[in-house]
Amino acid sequence: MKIAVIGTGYVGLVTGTCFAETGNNVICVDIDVTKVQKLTNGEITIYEPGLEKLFLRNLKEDRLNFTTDLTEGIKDAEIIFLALPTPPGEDGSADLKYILGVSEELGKILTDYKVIVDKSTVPVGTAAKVKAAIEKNYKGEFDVVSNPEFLREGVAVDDFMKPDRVVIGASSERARNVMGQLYAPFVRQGNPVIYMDEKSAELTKYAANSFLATKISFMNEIAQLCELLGADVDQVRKGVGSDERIGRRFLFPGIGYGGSCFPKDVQALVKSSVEVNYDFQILNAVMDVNEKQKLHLMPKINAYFNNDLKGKHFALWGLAFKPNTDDIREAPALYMIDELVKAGATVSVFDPEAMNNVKKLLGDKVEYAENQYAALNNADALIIATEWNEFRTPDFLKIVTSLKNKVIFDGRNLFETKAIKELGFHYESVGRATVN
Ligand SMILES: NC(=O)c1ccc[n+]([C@@H]2O[C@H](COP(=O)([O-])OP(=O)(O)OC[C@H]3O[C@@H](n4cnc5c(N)ncnc54)[C@H](O)[C@@H]3O)[C@@H](O)[C@H]2O)c1
Ligand SMILES: O=c1ccn([C@@H]2O[C@H](COP(=O)(O)OP(=O)(O)O[C@H]3O[C@H](CO)[C@@H](O)[C@H](O)[C@H]3O)[C@@H](O)[C@H]2O)c(=O)[nH]1
Repeated sequence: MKIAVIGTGYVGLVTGTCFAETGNNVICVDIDVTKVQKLTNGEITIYEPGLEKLFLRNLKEDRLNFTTDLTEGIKDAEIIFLALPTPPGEDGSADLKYILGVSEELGKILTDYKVIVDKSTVPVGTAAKVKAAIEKNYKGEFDVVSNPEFLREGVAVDDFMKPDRVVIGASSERARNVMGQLYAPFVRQGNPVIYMDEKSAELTKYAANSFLATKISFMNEIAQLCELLGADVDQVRKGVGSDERIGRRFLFPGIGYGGSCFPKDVQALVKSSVEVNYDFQILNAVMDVNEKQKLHLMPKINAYFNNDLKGKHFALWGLAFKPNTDDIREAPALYMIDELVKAGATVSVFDPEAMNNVKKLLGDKVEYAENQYAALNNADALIIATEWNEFRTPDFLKIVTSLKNKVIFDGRNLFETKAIKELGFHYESVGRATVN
């Protein structure tokens, strides 16, 4: 099939590449000229394991193309995906200016039937707004479908190619058939396509992200209780997660959820609720807990250094909001850096993939280490903010010889407390006893 994908950010690039990989002809459109140039020249613009190989193969086979010209991009397409940003507006609701702006543009250039698909995460009622925006200028036939995306950064290709489910919100039979045909290769892999109406599909996306965020905040509160009551959250997590009704996944406590989705989507669902006079109490608590959790290590660090961080120097491992991505949007590490610097400390940071993005954002606010061990030189303590695999089994001898004090504050519970105790560290983590 011929497909246009408007917006070539994270979701657009993965969507375009994966549909090309299943034999479709894809044109991706973006207003960012530099991005389009790079992609056209075979230079991938995001770090996502496994994506580059598929991207290069489909580019070479001419199934994947890029343009800045919307008219050219959609000309032959049967399906147009909108993979545009929906950032939080000033009041926390999803800002639809990109989606509705492009929809209006589409209305001016459509000439025949097409299926327009909302891939972006959008509030309930957006499909109808997109339809209205197109109809301002176009009186012909078209359908608008809600097809939310559930991929996770870091495992995006697998999530897209082998989705747990594909949600298609479409009341038109014609559009359902087109979408069904497009997703047929994914169904063959045994995953269901779930058809529903547009509003329900839009809400499914927010409900899924909000539920996962709730699981995380819930476990972070259990971790707080563990610290106060002397229990061990790792053991509690295993005990709780082995109940199939609860499940093992998304029960890891830490220094809060971040990224470009959970924070903004939970906030947007709360805002949508307020608009219909509903007080979504649980989600307000989920957000409050997460705000506090991002700085969970700070009181521990302050207490260890007698509330005087002035002149102290810290090594910080992990800047991306989670491993296997260079994405630093809403990364808990950034909030910690802010607090440390405000308190008069200096910070030497290292991340396997996110260094460039942090340099662009923070400039000389922090020092940038060549590798994880270089960050440790003369540091008063090591802080861990992201659970990259290379941090899980470090050379502890190097840590001991480089750090001024044998002190680790671990926001992701990477190490067994027993092993760390034998090495003689002062070690504080989340929801587990302090090792002295
Ligand atoms: N990142 C994720 O993991 C993820 C997963 C599922 C859903 N989502 C949702 O998908 C949507 C897109 O997210 P993203 O992370 O890919 O965003 P992004 O910011 O990475 O990319 C958006 C792209 O759209 C382009 N753009 C902006 N205005 C444009 C216009 N008028 N015409 C053409 N291109 C334009 C930008 O240049 C950018 O390349 C959001 O609603 C997000 O919530 C994101
Ligand atoms: O047990 C856990 C699991 C995750 N996290 C944190 O939660 C955040 C989000 O993680 P994850 O969900 O893996 O990453 P995203 O790439 O943001 O993916 C989420 O957001 C996407 C955008 O909407 C959805 O498509 C995905 O289904 C949804 O998982 C990160 O900060 C993680 O550190 C925890 O603290 N504990």
